[in-house]
Amino acid sequence: MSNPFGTIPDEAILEGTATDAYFDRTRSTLEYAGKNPHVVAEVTADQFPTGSFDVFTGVRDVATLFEGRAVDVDALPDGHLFDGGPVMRIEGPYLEFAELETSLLGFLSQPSGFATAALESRLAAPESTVLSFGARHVHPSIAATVERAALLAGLDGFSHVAAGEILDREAGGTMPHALMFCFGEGNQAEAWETYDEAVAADVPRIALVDTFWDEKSESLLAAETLGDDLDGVRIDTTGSRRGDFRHIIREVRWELDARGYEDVDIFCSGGIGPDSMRELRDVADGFGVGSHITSADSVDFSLDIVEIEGEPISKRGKLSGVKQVYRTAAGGHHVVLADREAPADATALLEPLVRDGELVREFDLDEASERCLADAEAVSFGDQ
Ligand SMILES: O=P(O)(O)OC[C@H]1C[C@H](OP(=O)(O)OP(=O)(O)O)[C@H](O)[C@@H]1O
Repeated sequence: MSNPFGTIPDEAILEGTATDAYFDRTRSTLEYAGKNPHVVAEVTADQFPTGSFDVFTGVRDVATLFEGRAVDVDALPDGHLFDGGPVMRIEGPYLEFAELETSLLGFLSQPSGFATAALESRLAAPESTVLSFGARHVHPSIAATVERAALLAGLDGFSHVAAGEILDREAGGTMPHALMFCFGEGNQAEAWETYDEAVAADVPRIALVDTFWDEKSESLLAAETLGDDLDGVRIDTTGSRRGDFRHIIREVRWELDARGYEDVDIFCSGGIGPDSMRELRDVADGFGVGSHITSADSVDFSLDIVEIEGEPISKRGKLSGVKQVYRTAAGGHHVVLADREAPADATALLEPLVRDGELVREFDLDEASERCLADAEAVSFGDQ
């Protein structure tokens, strides 16, 4: 079988068959009527600023989608934050892109949700190591999307190997409980020693220490077993056994330090999110975050025609006319008709992405991540 998992092939996305059926019917109707008006359409989540920012990403995939299409596209920079108004603008004959709406919005909505949740995690523990561990919670075909969104938001690493090959980054992680089970209760030391002997030297030695006995006992045994080779311990205590998780982490830290293992880091995972990270960041050294990122709501973008043959138009509840959005020096987000005066001391955010089907923007994940974190600070994202 050429498509054993039944995922939508890239070709279907690019040619526009990865679409909702009503767009096919729209094409049939407009072609029958000989209509193909020149339009300007905008991608928007909220018409007006709401006071709550999200991270914009997925724009690189949309640029690929539009290459070769006789349209012009402007968009916010990858990783920029937004709060109301358009994040993207498409101009050209409507039938040049009608069917692409479904994939266009999908490329933006879910990854922007992932990146926003990852940014919440990043800013909850800005000095800690934070790794994306959630690939297991999503369909394998979008694992790289999750991991890219995590890196965009400034996370320090991710776990998915194939995603790393796509992103040209090394995947990382620790060890699963399955490994401990295979050696069995009472043989934890043998499991950690074998891992230390078997795994490449550049892989951090972080022992999982919550499988059979309590976290303190296994942490001290791991430190005594691996000595200076031990980089850290991972505590992934199941919720039913967690109790006062902060106290457990402090107890483990105390007992490790009391025996001279100050250099052994403590990592926490399992249901970790911004609230628990804020509570633990002064006692733990790092976190693995999974479902907080992968269960993020998609950003509810829609594509709306706002001008047709040069005349403003909108449906009830939406705002007509071609707009520009601005970031002010004070961190404000302003939505203004594009032909009106810009706010004082403000930067226009909708920038050229595609011109007559040609990509006119370069993409660099590290630059996008710096942009994301800088804009998060500019708008005081963490304080919302
Ligand atoms: O999605 P989250 O709740 O944030 O957790 C993500 C972590 C927790 C989970 O532990 P287990 O389910 O115990 O899996 P394993 O035994 O493989 O460590 C696994 O280690 C993931 O990396």
